[in-house]
Amino acid sequence: MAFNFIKKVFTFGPKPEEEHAPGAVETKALETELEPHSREENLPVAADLVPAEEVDTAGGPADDVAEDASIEELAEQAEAFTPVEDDVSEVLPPEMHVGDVGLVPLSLLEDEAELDTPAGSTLGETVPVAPSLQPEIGDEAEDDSVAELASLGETEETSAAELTAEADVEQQPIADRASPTEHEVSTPAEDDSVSGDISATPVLPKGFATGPAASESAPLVPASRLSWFQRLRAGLARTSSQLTGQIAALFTKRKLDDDTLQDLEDLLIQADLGVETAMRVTDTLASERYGKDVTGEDVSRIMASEIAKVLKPVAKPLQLDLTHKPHVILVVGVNGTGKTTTIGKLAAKLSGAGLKVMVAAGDTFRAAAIEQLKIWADRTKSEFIGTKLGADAAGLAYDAFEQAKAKKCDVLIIDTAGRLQNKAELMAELEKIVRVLGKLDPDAPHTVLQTLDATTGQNALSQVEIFRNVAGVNGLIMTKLDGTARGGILVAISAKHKLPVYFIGVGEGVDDLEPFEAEDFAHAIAGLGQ
Ligand SMILES: Nc1nc2c(ncn2[C@@H]2O[C@H](COP(=O)(O)OP(=O)(O)OP(=O)(O)O)[C@@H](O)[C@H]2O)c(=O)[nH]1
Repeated sequence: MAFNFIKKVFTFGPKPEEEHAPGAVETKALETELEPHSREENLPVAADLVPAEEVDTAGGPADDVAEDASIEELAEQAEAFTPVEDDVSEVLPPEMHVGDVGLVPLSLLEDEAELDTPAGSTLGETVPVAPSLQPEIGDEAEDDSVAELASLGETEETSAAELTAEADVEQQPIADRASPTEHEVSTPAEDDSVSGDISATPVLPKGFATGPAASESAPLVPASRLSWFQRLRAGLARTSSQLTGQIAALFTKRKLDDDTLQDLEDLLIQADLGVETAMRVTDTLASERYGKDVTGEDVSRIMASEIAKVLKPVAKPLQLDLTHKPHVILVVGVNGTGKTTTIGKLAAKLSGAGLKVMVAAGDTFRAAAIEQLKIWADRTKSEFIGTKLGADAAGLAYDAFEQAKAKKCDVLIIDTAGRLQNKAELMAELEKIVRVLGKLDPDAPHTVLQTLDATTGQNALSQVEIFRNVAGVNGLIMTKLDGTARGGILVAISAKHKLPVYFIGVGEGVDDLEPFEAEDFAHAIAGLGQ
């Protein structure tokens, strides 16, 4: 069925060593690592969940949407998606058709769809462990200076409940750590046609192998590809129109001289593209057109070409090493950057392609995040593991890994609490999650994905720096590229950090996550056609 799609966006096989997390795993005894894993309270039922306050990721298109959306809103959002249906085209995002992936002829894909149809699959039974939860709320809130937060371009509103929960967890004796049976675990109905045991080799659809070879040659279907490109262009319209408008104004009736080159460089830097890329553009322009008349379109073409050169090395598929079983993906990032939503979108792609996926609600600081992930798990037919609000996230990660192993999941995706990079304790907890996973498999987490919110502009640069050091981030997903004027930041991040960019998010729906394509992005940002 949709394994063709997965081959486009994920690759299989061992990951190159240089992308592994640098030195994040230590060798302390596990027992001393795991914090108490439970609080006195039990897991909440949906109605009891009281969303904690969230950080405002100022200026983003999602600002209009309450981050702690009600359960009904979340259900509606997820309801719009049905991941595995009788037709392979319904597995793929609507704007993509089976031929889009450029792997095999359509006829083969239709055969795959027939083979892999999981007719009649239903949601799995939930084994709730948790009647209700009312977290203790302490009186003391942590004081962060406004200046400190402003310097990060973020507004922090950490709730007293979060801080108290964090303190409570640190106090708990190890004996109190929740056992796996105290977690909420839900399992989708068995459906071997979707996620059979692929312990030896992945169950690939007809016509596919795990090698890299077959994926490059088959023709694309222009109509569907255009459809995605048009969406990308629409998403980046604010960024590109601002940029091209200013460039056009700069080059009206002017020959290319030192002054215009300097003005152009300034303009490109202000557009978040970064100094390095700005200089590449002006150098190339100068070498080709110095002293001559130059139009805005000339500049746009050179700009697109130089941006593509910067982006091509980082536009990589997410490499899954399914021999790990599970391949563990830890998702990290600042509050509201789209971690939970992105996990839902990834789970949809993976389970839709026939892999067995478990998602773990490691964001134990926000009740709505747990419920949000549970909804995504149900809709994407993924296994789910969650724990109590305020419980130790490292303990949950450990148990999730063991359960994913026991259930022979191919991929385990672990959500984490949004944390600001200046929150020492929260960052330490993230380090601990990485350490604890490393006890079970020295290579785990195999992928550490950081989500970045495009609307935060330059602040995203420092976010990568810090999370890379703390959690060994080895891949990026940029979200909220729809409607932002700051899409250029992805170019600056790529030039500076050179980390793989696997996907980009251009909306809140399940279809709004696409593999990152350097040429497309470069053309869209420069306001050019494909
Ligand atoms: N416009 C737009 N909104 C997005 C995108 N990705 C996520 N969002 C929205 O951004 C908001 C925050 O997303 P979450 O997935 O809850 O972010 P998070 O990082 O898990 O947040 P915390 O749990 O607070 O750390 C939600 O309203 C999402 O629907 C995107 O690509 N485009």
